[in-house]
Amino acid sequence: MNESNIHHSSFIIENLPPKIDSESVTILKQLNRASRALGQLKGEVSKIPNSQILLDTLTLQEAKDSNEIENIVTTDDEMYQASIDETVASVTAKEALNYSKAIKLGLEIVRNKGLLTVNDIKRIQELISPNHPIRKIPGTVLKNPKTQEVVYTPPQHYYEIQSLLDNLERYINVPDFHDIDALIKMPIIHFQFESIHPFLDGNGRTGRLLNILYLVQQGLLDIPVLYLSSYIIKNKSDYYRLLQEVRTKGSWEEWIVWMLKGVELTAKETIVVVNKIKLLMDDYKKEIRSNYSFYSHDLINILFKHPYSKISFLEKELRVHRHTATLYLNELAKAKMLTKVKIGRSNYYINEPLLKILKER
Ligand SMILES: Nc1ncnc2c1ncn2[C@@H]1O[C@H](COP(=O)(O)OP(=O)(O)OP(=O)(O)O)[C@@H](O)[C@H]1O
Repeated sequence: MNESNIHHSSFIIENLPPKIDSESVTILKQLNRASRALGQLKGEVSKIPNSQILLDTLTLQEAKDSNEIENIVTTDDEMYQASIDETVASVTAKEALNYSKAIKLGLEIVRNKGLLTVNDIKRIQELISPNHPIRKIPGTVLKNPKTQEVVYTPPQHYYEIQSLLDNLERYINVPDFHDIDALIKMPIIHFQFESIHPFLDGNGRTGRLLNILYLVQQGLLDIPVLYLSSYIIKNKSDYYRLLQEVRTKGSWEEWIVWMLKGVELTAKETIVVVNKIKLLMDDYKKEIRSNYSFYSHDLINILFKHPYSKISFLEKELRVHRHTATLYLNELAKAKMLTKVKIGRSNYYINEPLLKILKER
């Protein structure tokens, strides 16, 4: 072990709040931009009737990107197909689905309780990486993914991990504990969570999920539809470098500004996606309403909730007979609004333009 390893390993992680100037001019400038973009995203999402339908499509994208950071790679087609039919899911698509289920569980918790406790985080992580509970046995180290050099040794003892998590829980849930803007707290929470690295596995993914859930908990978003992980994956080496440099160089400001920049950029990108989906929905609505007597809001929702639809969705949600559901979908396929494909024994009806928007971003 060389000298720098000894230095990094001996780093002792402190309780929050950090003793730093978290409201420097540079931070506040970037905060302003991030807040504005996020506020606009929240507004755009709220304009979509039944914006809840965006939850599946958009959270699956976040799931895909967050997993990709850990080299769990899946394709959009595979993932959306698996989202409506788990039996056809590959291992990696299943991981994306698990992550998406974790987002939904987190959303339910935050909406119902308004809190994110350590127990909640455990439940969320259990969905992301089952059977990898809080570390009880010492030995975990973080390595540079390229060189495999040990860069950081997180706290090793269970009681230490618990105590740091308790402190983090307070930091997340008690506003007065550190009276600064929640958007500045988000990167602080993420750094702290990753530095505690409490679980045997899934720390990266759970930590990134906490970011967006925290934004919902703080009322900055109504649904967790920010592709923050896409920014992280595009700038993965900065992400790893900055997490480390907070520790080795005290570069809090750079880390916070970098994450706020991520919020700004991904909020803007997500606005574009949301608006494209909205326009497409309007087109489909007009087209179907003027040409087919079976038009309904519920039908539009089904076609936009998942890019892949199945006959059984219509049967269930529109309460129509299988024959009728098949007729509707075949009519829309004939008009080229949906593409009918047979995979295995099932027929799927793909909303290709929607899939294209989701793939393109
Ligand atoms: N130097 C560092 N300091 C703190 N956290 C770091 C550092 N380097 C990486 N991380 C965090 O650790 C995550 C990877 O951790 P690890 O390789 O142990 O994966 P994991 O615990 O199995 O979880 P997951 O598979 O979800 O990443 C990264 O995504 C990042 O969030």
